[in-house]
Amino acid sequence: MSVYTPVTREQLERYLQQYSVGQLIDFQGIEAGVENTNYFVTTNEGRFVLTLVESVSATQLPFILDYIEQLTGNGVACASPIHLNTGELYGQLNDRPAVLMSRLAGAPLDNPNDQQASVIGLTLGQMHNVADSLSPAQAVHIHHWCADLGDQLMPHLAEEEQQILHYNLQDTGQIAWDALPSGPIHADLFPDNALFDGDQLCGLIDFYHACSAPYLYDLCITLNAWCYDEQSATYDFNKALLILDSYQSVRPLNNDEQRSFSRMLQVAAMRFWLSRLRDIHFRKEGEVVTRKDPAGKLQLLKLLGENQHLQMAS
Ligand SMILES: Nc1ncnc2c1ncn2[C@@H]1O[C@H](COP(=O)(O)OP(=O)(O)O)[C@@H](O)[C@H]1O
Ligand SMILES: N[C@@H](CCOP(=O)(O)O)C(=O)O
Repeated sequence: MSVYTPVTREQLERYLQQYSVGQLIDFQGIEAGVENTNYFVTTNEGRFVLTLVESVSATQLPFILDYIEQLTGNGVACASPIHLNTGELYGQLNDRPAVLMSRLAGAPLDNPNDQQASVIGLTLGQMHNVADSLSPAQAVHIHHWCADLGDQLMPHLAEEEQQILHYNLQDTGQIAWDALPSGPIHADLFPDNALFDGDQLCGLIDFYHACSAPYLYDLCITLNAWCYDEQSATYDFNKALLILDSYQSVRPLNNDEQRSFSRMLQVAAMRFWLSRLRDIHFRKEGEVVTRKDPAGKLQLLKLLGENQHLQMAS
């Protein structure tokens, strides 16, 4: 569970007065999540999730929340923000930007099956098609982000890890980033951010990593997250093909994307290895904090390094 900023009943009751969501009945801290403070909130009019945003600044929220509204407006199932009575999409509680979302049915996935994987491939392709119709936003330079964080972490790493990081950062620079189609992306579409009821997708959550970046990067994050099992250290390539097929049924990859595919899988693995290392070496303290183990992503980087020949059709 992560609760960095506790909220009392009285504070929440006062905060909810800014919305038309009825009277507070119950609320409780959520036993999942890494980066933000989340509470389930029940009122006499509905069920919601309150997020005190810790991971990004308020200046990024208009982009993120507008992106979610564009997706839901175009038929992509997502938890959507509730408007304050002023019309705004977020408020402020205990010195944090605060977002009240609809609470989705279903549950996050631990071990997605093939059908659920196909659904997510299709949904991601649809999301990228919607994103392509939106006005362009300032792009995030993933390779610079990784290089900056990598520099800070280098002194904390063992020699073999330093070499792996160095090698992967070099490889990242070989990608023709500017040639890749880009737009708003989720950037953290792990199975625990997709709520399913059986094989039915109820909706996506946790858009707080959303940014403007190559669609291929989003696809590779999703492939690694859905197909690489960190416990058994195995990559389910059949499942990856299912995701790729369903994705490409609505958005085929172009030649530049196909050429960058195997390198981008490595970037996607490195990005989460680095952020998990950051969470360990540069700790953010809280009342209750969940941290994910970087070892799984390091294993994945090694596996991808050994299989650099991985191509689209493999
Ligand atoms: N809109 C929602 N509807 C239902 N459950 C949600 C919703 N938002 C978050 N949750 C629950 O809260 C958990 C943590 O949310 P998440 O956004 O992943 O947190 P964090 O941003 O800290 O990673 C999720 O695993 C899910 O169980
Ligand atoms: N998905 C990331 C961690 C980000 O946490 P989330 O709870 O916001 O998804 C990882 O696995 O490292």
